[in-house]
Amino acid sequence: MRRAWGRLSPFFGGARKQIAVLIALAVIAGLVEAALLALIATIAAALSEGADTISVGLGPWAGDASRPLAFGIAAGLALARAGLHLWLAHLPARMSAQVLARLRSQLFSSFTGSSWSVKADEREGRFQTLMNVAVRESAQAVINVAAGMTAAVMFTTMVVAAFLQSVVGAASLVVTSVVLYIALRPLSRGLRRQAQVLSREVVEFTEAVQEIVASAEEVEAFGATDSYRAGFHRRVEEVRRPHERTRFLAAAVPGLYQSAALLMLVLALAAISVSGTARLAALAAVVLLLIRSFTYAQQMQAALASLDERAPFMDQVADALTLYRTHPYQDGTEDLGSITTLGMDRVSFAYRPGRDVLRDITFEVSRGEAIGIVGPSGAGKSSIVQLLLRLREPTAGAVRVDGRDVRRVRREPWREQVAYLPQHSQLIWGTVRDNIRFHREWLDDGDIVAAARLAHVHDEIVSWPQGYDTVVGQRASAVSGGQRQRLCLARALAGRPRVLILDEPTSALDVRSEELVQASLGAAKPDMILVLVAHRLSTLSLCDRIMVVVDGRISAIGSRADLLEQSDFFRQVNEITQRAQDRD
Ligand SMILES: Nc1ncnc2c1ncn2[C@@H]1O[C@H](COP(=O)(O)OP(=O)(O)OP(=O)(O)O)[C@@H](O)[C@H]1O
Repeated sequence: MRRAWGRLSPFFGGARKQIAVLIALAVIAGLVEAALLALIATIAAALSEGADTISVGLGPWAGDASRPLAFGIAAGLALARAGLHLWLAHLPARMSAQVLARLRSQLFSSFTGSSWSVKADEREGRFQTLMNVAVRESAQAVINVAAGMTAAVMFTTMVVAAFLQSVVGAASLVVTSVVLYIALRPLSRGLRRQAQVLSREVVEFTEAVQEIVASAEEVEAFGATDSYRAGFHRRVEEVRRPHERTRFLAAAVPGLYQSAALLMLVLALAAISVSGTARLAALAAVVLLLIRSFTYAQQMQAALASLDERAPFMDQVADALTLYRTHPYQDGTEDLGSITTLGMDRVSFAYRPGRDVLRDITFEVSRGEAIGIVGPSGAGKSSIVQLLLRLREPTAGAVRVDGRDVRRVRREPWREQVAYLPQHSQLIWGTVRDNIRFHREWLDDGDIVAAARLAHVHDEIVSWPQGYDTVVGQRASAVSGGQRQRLCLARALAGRPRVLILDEPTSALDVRSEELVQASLGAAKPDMILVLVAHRLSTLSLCDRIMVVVDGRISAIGSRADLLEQSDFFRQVNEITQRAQDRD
């Protein structure tokens, strides 16, 4: 419990006052319930003896009352108990909802504020699982904590009340509880172990399902092979077994508690009967109090068991928050004017310490200029793009904007001026307009249409029945691959960027679409810096200079004619392209 509380306490934040109110309410509810139980027992005994006056109160604090008054007090106590229990149910629900909302906000802002290297290393689907499963379980754990605390307070109140009624009976109760706790500990530990296995498996299973959705098209094309199916069924089994054990233990432990507690109650009554000290009314009150206290002990145990089940999810949330917060993206402090030059100054870069994938890269591009980056697979082209986009930071040297180290510049104005079109651009679920605007509320409809015209996709959009209100999705069937790429190009152009970085923008396009995209880029070029990663020479027709990257270094840089003289790699690619064109 203490360990779980240690993990939970950072999430509670402003809930300390609510916890204090909860404990105070539980004490009052416990006293009301104990007084009510003692009164019920006393009324029952008085009725059986035919007495007209009834002793009202708890232990030594008792006075005589007439039958109607005693019934009235009992009814009042019952109503008060009902009200208090409603309040006791409402407080944890409110705390849990607050924790749910707070954790989601904290996770979202720390994730979005963390560096790209942390985000890029996350397995697909992990963040979704954290947000949906782990956060919900953690919020549920708050209810378990509250239920455990309430039950503990009520249990203590019942025990004290039982002591006031009969010392022998209450003493038997305390001994019983300790014995029970020790006897059932191995089962509780087993439950905790299984819960940990289950939570790990659940996260992995959810991530695997996420992957299936993400790669649905490939799976459809390749067919779900036997080993693919077997892998999935194995995962289903891996979740089934711990699920069964956890559910069994979670149900068995409280049930065992109950049976053992009833047995102990019989023994406690035997002890009272042997000591021969109790009056009928006191004996009846002790029995009622003992039964209720065992119920609360069982509730405490159930709350602990549920908390054990959920503790691993809380650990995951806490670990993720720590990871994201300890790796924030670095921001600069300086403002940025309209970008006129961008480049790298002796940049080296490594994903893993000591394993440089870029070495000593130096170049500069000016506004109105387009530079192409070519090189064999794995040479470092995408890594250069990631550094230019400030997704990662150089291990040596600097990315320079207008001569300044880009790290000194604030990210907000930087992002407004630098746009990116990845090789596999994604549409979001929403209208064509939403897709081009892409959460930039300052762009008006005129900007969106202008960008669509520039990307040569406007005419197609207006030919659709819903035009700019056509709904498209991530795997949008409404648009072709070429249209999707041009919609994403419109998205990139809509903010009128000063720098446009494109990772092989035409590789997935047919000749006509390629020509349209080339025309769009040609029209936009005079006002911006264009950086184009290219696998095909046709993409480079726009480029003033081409940079050949081989094994993490710039092996040559210059015009097409220069490179045909200087670069073996470029010559080879050129020859292959020529041969292919001759064949066609
Ligand atoms: N996230 C990463 N973690 C570790 N190493 C990486 C990571 N991404 C890329 N690399 C390595 O860095 C090197 C350069 O990769 P990069 O993706 O920049 O090459 P590329 O020229 O863009 O290749 P391609 O043309 O195949 O896309 C490769 O050796 C690659 O294995």
